[in-house]
Amino acid sequence: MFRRLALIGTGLIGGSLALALRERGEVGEVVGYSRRLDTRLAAERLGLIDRPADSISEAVAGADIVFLATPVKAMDAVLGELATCLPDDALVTDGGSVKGAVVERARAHLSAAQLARFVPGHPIAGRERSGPEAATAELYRGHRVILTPIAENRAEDVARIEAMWQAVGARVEQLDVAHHDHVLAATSHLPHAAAFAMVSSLARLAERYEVFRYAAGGFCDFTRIASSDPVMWRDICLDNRNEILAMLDHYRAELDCLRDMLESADGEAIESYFAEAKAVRDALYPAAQADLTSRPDTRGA
Ligand SMILES: NC(=O)c1ccc[n+]([C@@H]2O[C@H](COP(=O)([O-])OP(=O)(O)OC[C@H]3O[C@@H](n4cnc5c(N)ncnc54)[C@H](O)[C@@H]3O)[C@@H](O)[C@H]2O)c1
Ligand SMILES: O=C(O)C(=O)C[C@]1(C(=O)O)C=C[C@@H](O)C=C1
Repeated sequence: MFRRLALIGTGLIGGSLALALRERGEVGEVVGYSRRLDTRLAAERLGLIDRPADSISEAVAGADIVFLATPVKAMDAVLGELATCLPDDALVTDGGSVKGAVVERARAHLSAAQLARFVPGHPIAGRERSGPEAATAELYRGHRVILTPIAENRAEDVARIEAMWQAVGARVEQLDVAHHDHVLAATSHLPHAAAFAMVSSLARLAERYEVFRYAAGGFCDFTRIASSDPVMWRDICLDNRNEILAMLDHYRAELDCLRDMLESADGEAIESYFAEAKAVRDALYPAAQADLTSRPDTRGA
């Protein structure tokens, strides 16, 4: 499918795409650049890339596809540099968790011709571990990838990026950029914020050592994602700040509502509140697919 993939960011998301494309013979060569030398060398040692590059311009030389997989704020400098060295025939896409801010950065740095070849995307797949060691060839199998094409894109370029993701087992859908950021604030960004806050709230208790000694399934399920990378999540929160603020307010109102029911010891109201939430979740994840930590995303399949 591609002659040479240039990976900018050789961690979980970039490394997993490279591994999957290599395993399926969809790419001739993968060249990887990441900010730190040890990360580039680890990516080579782990077989995610064929060779490391010492700069973005070295990585993209001769590439026909460029995948940006750094934290979203780092894409500003990356796109700035890319504008000076992108080969004329190369397509560019990314895996950033926020799309509006990334598209703004692309518009600020890329020429009109380069912008036309930038097809923004976001794989809805991941894990709480990061870095090249966390990459797996199966990360995207059965998961959704959202493309958020911009008006400048050509349909055939969008189709090529779609085919790339389909080749690694993903189901591709398209959303408008702003709508993506609105929806993902609810389904991904709010749960991460809530998990970080949940762990912090217990960690600040005087009796935290005892509390954590007895933390088991429920706490572990709820907070797995609080082990995610702080830099990545700082960037997501700042880049999608307004949407996340609105979702946090909405969530806080629900917590207040539950608190009121509890304060007034209204058992009937509490039970029906829980029953309503259970019905929604059971419909989303039928019991047979309950192990969310190990199964691919089959919602709506
Ligand atoms: N982790 C997830 O679950 C997940 C899921 C979907 C999308 N994403 C998005 O994918 C992107 C990458 O996330 P990840 O989980 O692979 O992170 P990661 O930490 O595993 O990898 C990030 C890579 O970017 C490199 N990097 C950081 N700053 C850089 C810079 N200025 N220049 C060049 N390289 C730089 C790092 O060295 C590392 O190789 C982020 O934008 C994130 O929002 C993450
Ligand atoms: O499963 C996880 O660990 C994830 O956090 C993956 C997850 C998500 O929220 O679903 C995290 C960030 C993304 O941009 C996409 C996927």
